[in-house]
Amino acid sequence: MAATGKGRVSISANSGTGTGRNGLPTIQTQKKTNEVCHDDSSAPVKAQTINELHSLQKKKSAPTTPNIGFQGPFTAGLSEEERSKQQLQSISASLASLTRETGPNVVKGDPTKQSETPRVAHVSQQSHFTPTISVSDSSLKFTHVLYNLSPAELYEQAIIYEKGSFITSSGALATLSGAKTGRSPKDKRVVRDCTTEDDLWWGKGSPNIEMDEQTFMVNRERAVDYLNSLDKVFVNDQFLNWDPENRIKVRIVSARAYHSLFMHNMCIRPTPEELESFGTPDFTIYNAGQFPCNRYTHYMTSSTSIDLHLGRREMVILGTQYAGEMKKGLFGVMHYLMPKRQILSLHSGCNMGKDGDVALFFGLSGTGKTTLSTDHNRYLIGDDEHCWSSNGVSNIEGGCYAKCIDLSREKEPDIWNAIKFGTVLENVVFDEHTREVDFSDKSVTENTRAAYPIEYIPNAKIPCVATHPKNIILLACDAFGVLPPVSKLSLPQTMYHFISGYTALVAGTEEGIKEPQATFSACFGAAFIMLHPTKYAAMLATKMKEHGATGWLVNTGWSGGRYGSGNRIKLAYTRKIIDAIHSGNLLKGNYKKTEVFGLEIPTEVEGVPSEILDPINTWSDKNAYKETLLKLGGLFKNNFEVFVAHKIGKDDKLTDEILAAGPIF
Ligand SMILES: Nc1ncnc2c1ncn2[C@@H]1O[C@H](COP(=O)(O)OP(=O)(O)O)[C@@H](O)[C@H]1O
Ligand SMILES: C=C(OP(=O)(O)O)C(=O)O
Ligand SMILES: [Ca+2]
Ligand SMILES: [Mn+2]
Repeated sequence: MAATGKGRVSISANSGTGTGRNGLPTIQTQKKTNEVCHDDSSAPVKAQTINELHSLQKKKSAPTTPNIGFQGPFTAGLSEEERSKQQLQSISASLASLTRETGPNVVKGDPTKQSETPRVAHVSQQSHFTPTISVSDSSLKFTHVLYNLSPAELYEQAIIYEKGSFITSSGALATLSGAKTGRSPKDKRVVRDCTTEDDLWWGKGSPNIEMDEQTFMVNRERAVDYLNSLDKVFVNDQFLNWDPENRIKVRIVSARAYHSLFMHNMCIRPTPEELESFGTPDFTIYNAGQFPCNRYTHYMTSSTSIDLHLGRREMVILGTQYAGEMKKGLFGVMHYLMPKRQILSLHSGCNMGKDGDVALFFGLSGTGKTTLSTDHNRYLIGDDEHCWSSNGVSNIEGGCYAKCIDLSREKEPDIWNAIKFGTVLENVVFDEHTREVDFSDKSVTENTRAAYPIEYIPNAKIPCVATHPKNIILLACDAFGVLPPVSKLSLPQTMYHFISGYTALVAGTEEGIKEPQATFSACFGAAFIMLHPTKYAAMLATKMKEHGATGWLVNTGWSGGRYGSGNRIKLAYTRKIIDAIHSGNLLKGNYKKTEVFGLEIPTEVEGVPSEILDPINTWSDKNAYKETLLKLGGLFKNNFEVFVAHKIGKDDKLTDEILAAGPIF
């Protein structure tokens, strides 16, 4: 080795310096010149101290456009200082105790970083009553507000303060949602008062379990007191609905960075300018999920309570940290607010072809809304929640929430690639050293999830709006294996299956479970609807007629026998079927009618073996097939009993047509 530069160590076998006693070349440490030894760095940093050096690292972020000329209701002519004060006052008002006189002292920023003098704000209530004890300890403390933090800031908060938060090898934030790894529909309560009494669907089959206003206020106070007792809370101010005319402003107050990042991804993210003029939210969630509800409280049947007060436009969450509760809670609110504006809210995915043809994908959890709306050849509008107004379809959300169990790069590349920095990965298992996620591991739960901003899907269409749909695809995962892979539906059949909302999943993954569990969930989302199902169905019928949309029933479940003997239809085949629906080719094909359900099934679909199109061909035991078909038909009939008396629209004729569109035997 030769000398490579000034003052470097050189090993030389035949230089003039000779050989050592053992025959190895001597190491020459002698400098060639007499210069002082420097390291390789260029200009030194402009800092005298380490603290100064650290202060150079972060530069102040500023809104992208100056405030001048922006006509927001709360910002016109305000200095940054005043605007920030108003924001804090608005948050203090949100967190105000309703049994004491003021909102909490709120201060912006991380409580551990107290370098600046804090800007403090609190609000006084306009109350006539004077409490005997005007000051409690809680009114002396500060609550720090971490307001609309960025994903990077939320990562740091989660990793430092929330046990179970890790960065995975692809850059996602892995978190645990605690004891609850799914929604708790039995713990949902809705305030029944004079407004909701007549509007909402109550009683048998309804997801709305009532509570009174007093009890809501008890739980609200419990949540607010819990949140105010903390050193810091996270506040997200965001939007729902990409239709600008029907956009809703939501505020989410929560105690975990996980919750704040989840909602950052799932709701629509405001631009800095939109945030400046945000003003008062239309709806507020108080997520105190780490804290239980009090079971001595009236109407409480467990330690979990998710409470909705439509009049107050508020939701309180106690006793569950599952983040999907917030997402689907807001969806319920939209199912109330939108129909009031003649807009249909839909539990569906939506995508659009290159030529502008739009498809909706309805279905219960696990039937394929997210998987099939995320299609590399089409623009993604959204995977789960939409509105259909006279302008067309708009996504309610700003993100997607994909199931991760058994996720594979080959079958679902777009979802796989979306699991990167910024994405929340719930309840997954990963290698402790490499942090590589094992998507097949169900140790924590089978309901592992990824929540990512919709832009993480390369062909997402931003803004997430589209024209009126051409195809309405109803997805059912039929674990009985008797529904055809695809059928074309008449309008009454579409209504019948929409109101039924059928799917059948396998009860569990344990050995020995042979019997699939049929689920009927009206409008493919009974847990989220607020009005009677016939209200949504009537709106859907009107819109489909008006825009000439075609209904389809697609079985993404079993073929060749029920669960246990048959197999789930290959995703590749389902994709081919969906392609043929989108292209319009399937509409032109030849059809035949099935027994019992009276479904029109195509005789051919490009890329799909023709023999699987009629399920009877795939069952070796034809008697077992007929028996299972009749069994499922019976379950449909039983379920529909409760809707028989309900009229859809103004005339009963449609009801008779819809009834006739069900199974006949
Ligand atoms: N033929 C199929 N069609 C659709 N999904 C399938 C099929 N076979 C297996 N799957 C799997 O089923 C799951 C569907 O879930 P998902 O798309 O998240 O449903 P949803 O969004 O309706 O809750 C995915 O994990 C997907 O990989
Ligand atoms: C988030 C949910 O939606 P899905 O399972 O339909 O994706 C849910 O039902 O909790
Ligand atoms: Ca869903
Ligand atoms: Mn989904």
